[in-house]
Amino acid sequence: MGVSATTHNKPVKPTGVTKRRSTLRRGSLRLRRTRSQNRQFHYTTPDGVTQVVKSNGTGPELLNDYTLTPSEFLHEPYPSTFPPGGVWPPRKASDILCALGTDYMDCVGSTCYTSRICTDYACTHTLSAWKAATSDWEQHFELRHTGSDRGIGVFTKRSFRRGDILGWYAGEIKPLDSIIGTHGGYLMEIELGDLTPRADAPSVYIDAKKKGNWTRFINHSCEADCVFRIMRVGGVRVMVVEAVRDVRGGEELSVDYGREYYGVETRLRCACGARGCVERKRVRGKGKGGSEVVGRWWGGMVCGFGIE
Ligand SMILES: C[S@@+](CC[C@H](N)C(=O)[O-])C[C@H]1O[C@@H](n2cnc3c(N)ncnc32)[C@H](O)[C@@H]1O
Repeated sequence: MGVSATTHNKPVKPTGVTKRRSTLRRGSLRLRRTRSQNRQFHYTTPDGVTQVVKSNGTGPELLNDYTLTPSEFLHEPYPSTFPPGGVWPPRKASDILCALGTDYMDCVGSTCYTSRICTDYACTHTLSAWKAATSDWEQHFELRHTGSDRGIGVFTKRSFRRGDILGWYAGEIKPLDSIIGTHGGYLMEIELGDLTPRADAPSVYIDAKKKGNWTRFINHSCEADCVFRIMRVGGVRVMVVEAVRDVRGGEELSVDYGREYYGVETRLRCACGARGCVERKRVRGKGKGGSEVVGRWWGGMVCGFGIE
């Protein structure tokens, strides 16, 4: 998807004379334009017009990957759920989102739309294969403006069955204390180390505000058709989107952001319009600020360290 840089990354070799140098310059310009186009999201307006999702310089940039800045973790403590000797500070996302533990949770396998699940403890599935398998998302989903306060949402181009894994939540991996103030609902909290549920498990955010894939556009519904849950791809933990009921082609995908986000006592107003929408239960005058964290998902159980 956006990261098709391999094709475009070929160095353009200058071969000497002036005329050739001008070819190089044109080549470089073309290179930049193609890259930025690949990194943009497009959506359809209610009038059927295709538009680029506007960026004010801080995103959203289309990136079907995890990214991580090692220096942000320099002063973070070594996670208590990691065995001694792990890579710290993490150099890449798989160092910190490595799948650990005594019981091994299911691997999504190399492709998601079929929900092919791998239960082989020593499987060789890699995050790179997973990224490639999920890069054709536009064949299956489209971004469309809902024409309501919900803004842009994700709509299916085909049907899916309950239990299908539709994609994964990509973005920047960040320490919890690095996020200050409002964040617009683009944060996912994911635990580190052994995934056996533990109330005090250290965790990090997957932040899709500036960089992420199509799943960052999934809106909230009080009667959601999907959930986020933690699985693994080989030895790396991923937050997947799973259909919790059959979904017809053309339907909007949604998840439940949780009562801390759209609840009877939060400041934010839900516009999902579902019959069971929280707005129907709201007690007037009780609004308070809500949490900005979309959710906290306890995953299964895993083993293996630092594998990609
Ligand atoms: C993760 S983003 C989803 C993508 C977003 N609709 C967009 O256009 O970029 C979450 C934000 O979408 C909007 N949103 C999502 N679900 C909503 C709902 N049920 N009611 C009102 N606003 C919603 C809110 O502005 C929320 O902060």
